[in-house]
Amino acid sequence: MDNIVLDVSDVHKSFGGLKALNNINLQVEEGKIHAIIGPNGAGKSTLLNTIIGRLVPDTGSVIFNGRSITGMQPHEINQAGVVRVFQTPEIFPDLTLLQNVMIPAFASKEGPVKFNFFRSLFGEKDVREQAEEVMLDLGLHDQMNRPASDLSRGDKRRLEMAMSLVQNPKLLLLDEPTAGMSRADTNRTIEILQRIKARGKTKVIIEHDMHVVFSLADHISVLAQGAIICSGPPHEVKGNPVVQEAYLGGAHI
Ligand SMILES: Nc1ncnc2c1ncn2[C@@H]1O[C@H](COP(=O)(O)OP(=O)(O)OP(=O)(O)O)[C@@H](O)[C@H]1O
Repeated sequence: MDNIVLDVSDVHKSFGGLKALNNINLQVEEGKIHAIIGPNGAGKSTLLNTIIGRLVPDTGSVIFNGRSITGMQPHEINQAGVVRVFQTPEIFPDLTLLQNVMIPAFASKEGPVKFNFFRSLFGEKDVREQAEEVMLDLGLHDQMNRPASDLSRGDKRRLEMAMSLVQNPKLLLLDEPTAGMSRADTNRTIEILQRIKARGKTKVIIEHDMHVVFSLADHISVLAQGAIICSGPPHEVKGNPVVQEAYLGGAHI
């Protein structure tokens, strides 16, 4: 297939004697949402950190957009178009929402070397418009002149998503995007993710909430004890007895 954005091949990663990732093979298609699920300690964060360059695999390769990113520095992988949204929002609480979103917009445009923090705050019209457009998309537009510290927890996570999307990533990695959210906030986030999916953004999402996973994913890979035990479209994964057993000790998902 030539529309593979991310290709993880034969990846192994051990911590001392513990095999956290054991021969991982994973392919993510362009424009799709690929969910990675699995019980606590299965290796999901280790896999995500291997993709973004925080960890280097012991063996195997990670190919992004046709080019090996194995062993590259996190900022180089980020510059190549892989952006991760963290579980805990990393925002600037004293700045307004608009300023928060303009900073990564500038940084991705100019690169970290030329990036000028103060210019970004009062900066160019096109960057401002780009930031406003993303905020409109995420339903944050009405609040753009408020300080980020005023926001609810759900809105802070949406702000972080806006800060990621404004960089126009080719691949967005979301680590539990609805963790700690109310059901209403979760549903709003699902609706937003569906909307940005329609714009062709490719996403890898780690999520514990099965309502979120089955509302969004085109493809699901199930990790257990460092290995992928099942990978396929949601209807295949849902009924798989091996998944039922490994994921929830026999409880049904
Ligand atoms: N830096 C590290 N040093 C040693 N062991 C680690 C390290 N990081 C992760 N591990 C171990 O590797 C295994 C996989 O951990 P990982 O955090 O990737 O799982 P996870 O699926 O993300 O779990 P959770 O859902 O609880 O976040 C676990 O047994 C964990 O204790």
